[in-house]
Amino acid sequence: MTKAEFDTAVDSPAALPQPPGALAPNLPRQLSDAEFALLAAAGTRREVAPPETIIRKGEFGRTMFVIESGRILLEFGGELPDKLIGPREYFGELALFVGNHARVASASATEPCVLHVLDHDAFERVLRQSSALVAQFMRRSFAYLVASEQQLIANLRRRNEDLMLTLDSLRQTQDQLTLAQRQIRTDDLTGLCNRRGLYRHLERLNELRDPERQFGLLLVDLDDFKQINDHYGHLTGDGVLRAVAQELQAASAPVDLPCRLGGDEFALLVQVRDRRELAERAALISEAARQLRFPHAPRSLKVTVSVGGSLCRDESAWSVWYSDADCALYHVKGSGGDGWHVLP
Ligand SMILES: Nc1nc2c(ncn2[C@@H]2O[C@H](COP(=O)(O)OP(=O)(O)OP(=O)(O)O)[C@@H](O)[C@H]2O)c(=O)[nH]1
Repeated sequence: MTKAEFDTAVDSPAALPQPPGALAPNLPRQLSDAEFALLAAAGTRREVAPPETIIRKGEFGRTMFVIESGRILLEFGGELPDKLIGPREYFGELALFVGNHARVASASATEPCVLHVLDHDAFERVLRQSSALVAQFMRRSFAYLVASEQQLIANLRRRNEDLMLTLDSLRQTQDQLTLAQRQIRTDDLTGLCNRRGLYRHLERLNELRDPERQFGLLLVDLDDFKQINDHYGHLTGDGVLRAVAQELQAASAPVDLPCRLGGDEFALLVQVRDRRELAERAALISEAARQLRFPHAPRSLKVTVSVGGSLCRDESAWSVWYSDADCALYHVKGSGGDGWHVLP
């Protein structure tokens, strides 16, 4: 057979048996009578008893096997399914087609088998002897291998898509979780951190600490807020709480934590250089509240707050910090509110 004849036999689509789905399982792997007779006669007969392993995956070989009788188990490993093949089928053909080739599967006998082993020389002989028949056999084998590859690629692509979908839904779950976590630490009305968020923040204080500064706590409580609610209505009261929250936010540095402890009570945990800086912050908040104006409420609405503060000693617990600042706040309330006091 000339090279041109061989190429035509291998490449011509007309010469190919047209498999229904063009996928590997539909392609005939069994040899025709003529192919079997030719290949079996050219090979060396070998009897194999179970559970003998005939070839091992990964080892290099140059022989192909044609099964006359018995069954052979092909194990591809990974996630590829094993395959049981029987009479008139063959395996190891790639070693003949591409020369010294690492086996892609292990093959072992599951029952007594008779095989015909073809090495490179034997194959060259049959190729010369019956080139058209061998070309037909090779063409079918190549088509089968290509279809197997295509199926493998399709499976991998599908698995990849499944993985991407799983990843996507994991990412969404993660986002939802982060959002839910943020929501349970946030006060709905003002958007500030709530008491739960403050406690979470306290657990991480050491990571957040600026070594040049110390912690200070300011407690901010609206004056006569009940009366504001009673005179101007709850909605206006809500607006007042939101406005005070904004002022606290504006008075905070990025490392500080403004929060609403509940009702009309707020806290601002700050990092300051000294008591003077903490006092300045308290005065700023007090003045900002006094300056608040509400265009949609009667002009008579005036908002004032009482601010009590204290520097926080590292060795003390939160309860001590809170009680010190509360003591200062009590002092302001006792003096009629609308002012600030920071413990010396
Ligand atoms: N509008 C509104 N009012 C609230 C909210 N939470 C609590 N309150 C009201 O806030 C008021 C707080 O009243 P008090 O604790 O007596 O405080 P106060 O009237 O400011 O009195 P002093 O602190 O002594 O000046 C109560 O009337 C609560 O009903 C809220 O989310 N929105």
